[in-house]
Amino acid sequence: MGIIFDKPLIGVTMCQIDKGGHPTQTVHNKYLDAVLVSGGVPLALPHHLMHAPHLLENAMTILDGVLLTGSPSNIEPWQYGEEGKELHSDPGRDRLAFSLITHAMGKKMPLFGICRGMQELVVANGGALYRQISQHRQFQRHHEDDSQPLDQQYASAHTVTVEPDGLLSNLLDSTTLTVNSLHQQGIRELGPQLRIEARAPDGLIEAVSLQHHPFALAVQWHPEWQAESSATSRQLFDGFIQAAIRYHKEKRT
Ligand SMILES: N[C@@H](CCC(=O)NCCCC(=O)O)C(=O)O
Repeated sequence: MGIIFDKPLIGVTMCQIDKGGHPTQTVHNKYLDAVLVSGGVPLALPHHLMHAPHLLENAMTILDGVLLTGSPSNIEPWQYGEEGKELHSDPGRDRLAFSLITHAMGKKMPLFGICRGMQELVVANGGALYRQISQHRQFQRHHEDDSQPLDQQYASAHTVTVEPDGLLSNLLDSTTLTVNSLHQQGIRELGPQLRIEARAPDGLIEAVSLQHHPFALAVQWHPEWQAESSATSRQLFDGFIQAAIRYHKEKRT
């Protein structure tokens, strides 16, 4: 198992939403498309994998990589030591993501986090978040205008500067990128095992990686948006899928 038709199998996190009263788990096609375009096979992971310990463990044995998707929901603040209620929570997603991260770290399985996915990697490693960036005057605006059409919401919003000698700088040709920006929250504290990979002009951390891991990268922007037509986004997904292929080969030897 693992490689289906010579392609690595990538677990993709789902989100829980309410659809006309029905609890429903979803994943945007753009995440599945980006995995496929770079040569992986996506497998959507429901929160039900947390219903019994062996379910997730069994899934991890067949996977070659994990993609932590973005989501409008926020990580519950108690997870990083803060008090107060979270109106846009998805506790099942929190539990699934944190458990996937723990397993992927233990197995050194490739991991790629996007937006909420980056925040999950940070919180899982003992870091903490700004719960509302706009309340901190040192930061520029980092969220979209949701009254606008999607192509404007996901349009380029600001630059990021890539740190030298990191995982991200190895994957990309350029040290300055223009990225989209659709998040209300951001990294306040990093967590001991993480490395800063890129920052916005206002200093906000925009990408991180896990030290002593072959490929655990996470970005605050959305490279999955029209990944096929963006050379930079393709480089990120190609790097992730190539790492998953290497992981699969090492798993078999
Ligand atoms: N809720 C968090 C994370 C933001 C995020 O992941 N947005 C994704 C939007 C939907 C998508 O494109 O997948 C925050 O606001 O910081």
